[in-house]
Amino acid sequence: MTKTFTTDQRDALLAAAREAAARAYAPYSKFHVGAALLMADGSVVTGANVENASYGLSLCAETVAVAGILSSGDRAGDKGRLEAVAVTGGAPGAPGEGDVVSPCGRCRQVLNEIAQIGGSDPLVWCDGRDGPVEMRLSQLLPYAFGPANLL
Ligand SMILES: O=c1ccn([C@H]2C[C@H](O)[C@@H](CO)O2)c(=O)[nH]1
Repeated sequence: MTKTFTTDQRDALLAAAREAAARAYAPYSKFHVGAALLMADGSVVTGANVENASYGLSLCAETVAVAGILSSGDRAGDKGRLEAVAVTGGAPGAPGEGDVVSPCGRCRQVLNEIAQIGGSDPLVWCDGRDGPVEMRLSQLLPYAFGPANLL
């Protein structure tokens, strides 16, 4: 079943992502990312990027959000499926400010984990100055390797 959403629902999820981005800990890149995940039960879980002085240990916003859901004990099967994702980000004043931000490769794989265990192919809205770009996770990560291969 493919769920559809109203523009208001999409914009509310993007607003939640923007609120999360304001809480980013990104003193090194100054690139503040927020992610908001909408579950089938209507709950929204957000995450922001959390950088580290080692740089390479930095955590992306989408990964923080997925870890929040799964580590809270709400496995996707209990809480409901992952229905939609909103991602926003940028560095204020940087040349690329307002460019579309889509999940990095690692985050696509992390999102695929929670999507597959709940049996969904979530919509992903990527914020940008000309309005959000909408894709399915399966378009961002075709032929995904995931729990379906192992469980
Ligand atoms: O999908 C992405 C891509 C990047 N970042 C973060 C990592 C780093 O803190 C900053 C610059 O790469 O943006 C995310 O949170 N999500």
